[in-house]
Amino acid sequence: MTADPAALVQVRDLKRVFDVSKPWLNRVIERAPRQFLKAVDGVSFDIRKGETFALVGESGSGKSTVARMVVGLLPPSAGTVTIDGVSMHDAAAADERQRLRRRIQMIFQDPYASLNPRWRVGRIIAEPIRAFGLIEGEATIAERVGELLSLVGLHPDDRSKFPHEFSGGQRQRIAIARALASDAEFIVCDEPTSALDVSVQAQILNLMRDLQERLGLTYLFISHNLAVVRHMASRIGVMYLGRLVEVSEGRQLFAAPRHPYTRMLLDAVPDLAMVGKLRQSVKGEIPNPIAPPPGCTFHPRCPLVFDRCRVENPPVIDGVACHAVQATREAAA
Ligand SMILES: Nc1ncnc2c1ncn2[C@@H]1O[C@H](COP(=O)(O)OP(=O)(O)OP(=O)(O)O)[C@@H](O)[C@H]1O
Repeated sequence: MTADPAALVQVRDLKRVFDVSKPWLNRVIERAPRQFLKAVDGVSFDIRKGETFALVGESGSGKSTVARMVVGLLPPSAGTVTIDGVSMHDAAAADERQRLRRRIQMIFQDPYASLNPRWRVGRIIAEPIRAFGLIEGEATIAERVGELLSLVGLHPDDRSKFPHEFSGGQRQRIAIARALASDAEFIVCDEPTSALDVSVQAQILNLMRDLQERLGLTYLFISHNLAVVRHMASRIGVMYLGRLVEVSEGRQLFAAPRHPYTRMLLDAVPDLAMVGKLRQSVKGEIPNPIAPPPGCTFHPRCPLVFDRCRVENPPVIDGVACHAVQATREAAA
């Protein structure tokens, strides 16, 4: 894959294998072999500065595992993540990575789990400002906390409350304010609105878009929900069993999906304005990720399957990993 000169984030051939073997004694008694699960299997993409790149796919497709490797929370089994030229996993880049840390933040599905319940909101938001030494003096820090609360649509006086005194949507606003407190530029959002009511989801998504415009933020946005992704993303990567099967501009993906899996996902949600959960609506089951099908892992569910698909994993060509799409392209050329 060629490098995009405007890319802030470069992910190349990223892989992550989990050892999911039974405990040693059980294995010996049952003569069971060790088992490995390829959660992420050779994923490459770029994220340009100021854009929202979304990863979409059914549950278990590897989206969160990619997100955790991108921010450096999980080491990859192979491959690289580079942010603004700095490797996220190379030991030699530890000092540079430390300097980069402030600029990268993550927002999770359940803000309650990531906000310290015993701290008042003012302290939660001030903590990154203090940790990174961004502002000196308590009065100036307090002023900045008030500004951040206003920026996310809360009242500066909310600083004296505890997280449990807020609704789910308000707690996500607090998590966003905390992410912005360190002057973050790149925010990885893992299902940030999936736990919220539909009307509240829209408010939070609009807030995130508004903040992106005002502050020039770059987002990696993880969601299983196509309606949410359509609202947010400039470019979309579709994941299936640990692999990227299609990467397209957002508008193009919805107007003219190319990979048969993407088409299946879109067909499964006829009215995208209605929030649809992919898991219930897509035909067929995802195969067992410990023993995935050979060749293209989508082939048992694919309407366009032919012999080659059963033996050969299709490479990503022009944003699509599909032998049938490639054969049609070659026939037309
Ligand atoms: N720590 C782990 N140990 C073993 N297997 C794991 C671990 N973390 C993830 N997995 C497996 O890796 C695969 C990908 O999981 P991941 O959470 O990245 O998918 P996802 O697309 O984000 O799905 P979801 O929306 O359900 O979180 C799944 O089969 C999952 O069971």
